[in-house]
Amino acid sequence: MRAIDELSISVSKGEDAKALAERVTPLLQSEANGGKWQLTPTSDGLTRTFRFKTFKKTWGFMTAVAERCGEVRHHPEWSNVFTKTTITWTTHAPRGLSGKDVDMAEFCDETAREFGEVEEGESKGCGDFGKEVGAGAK
Ligand SMILES: C[C@H](O)[C@H](O)[C@H]1CNC2=NC(N)=NC(=O)C2=N1
Repeated sequence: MRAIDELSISVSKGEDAKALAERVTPLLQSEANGGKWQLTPTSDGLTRTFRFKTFKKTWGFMTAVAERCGEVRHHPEWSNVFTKTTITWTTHAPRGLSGKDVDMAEFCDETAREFGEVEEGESKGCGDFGKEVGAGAK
């Protein structure tokens, strides 16, 4: 792994660090960039949360991402609860951020748009779900 000074990214061995930094910058969450990804605390991955209005849209998005993963042989670290999906892209061998991670982050952004991504609060959260089936139910 090599750290790039300007962005402090830990880059997977064999990658062009400067070219990667240029691709990562617009994806990052900052006033200047408007991206939605954040570097992981260890600076070797990109992470962000996606929300959809329904679970059906959520699993449609996850299925589309999973299909692409099979094609490009690159796999996410991800978790899902109902309509919220959090994805981290990092390369395990050689450890660090790689072009494949950036490809997949871009693919996720595009695919989320196609599946009607919504902002936090517009999707059915577990809180809503709990109210419907839990607190109010007899
Ligand atoms: C042989 C196979 O292509 C490799 O093991 C791939 C599979 N998917 C992978 N996914 C991720 N995220 N990192 C890897 O290093 C990786 N390696």
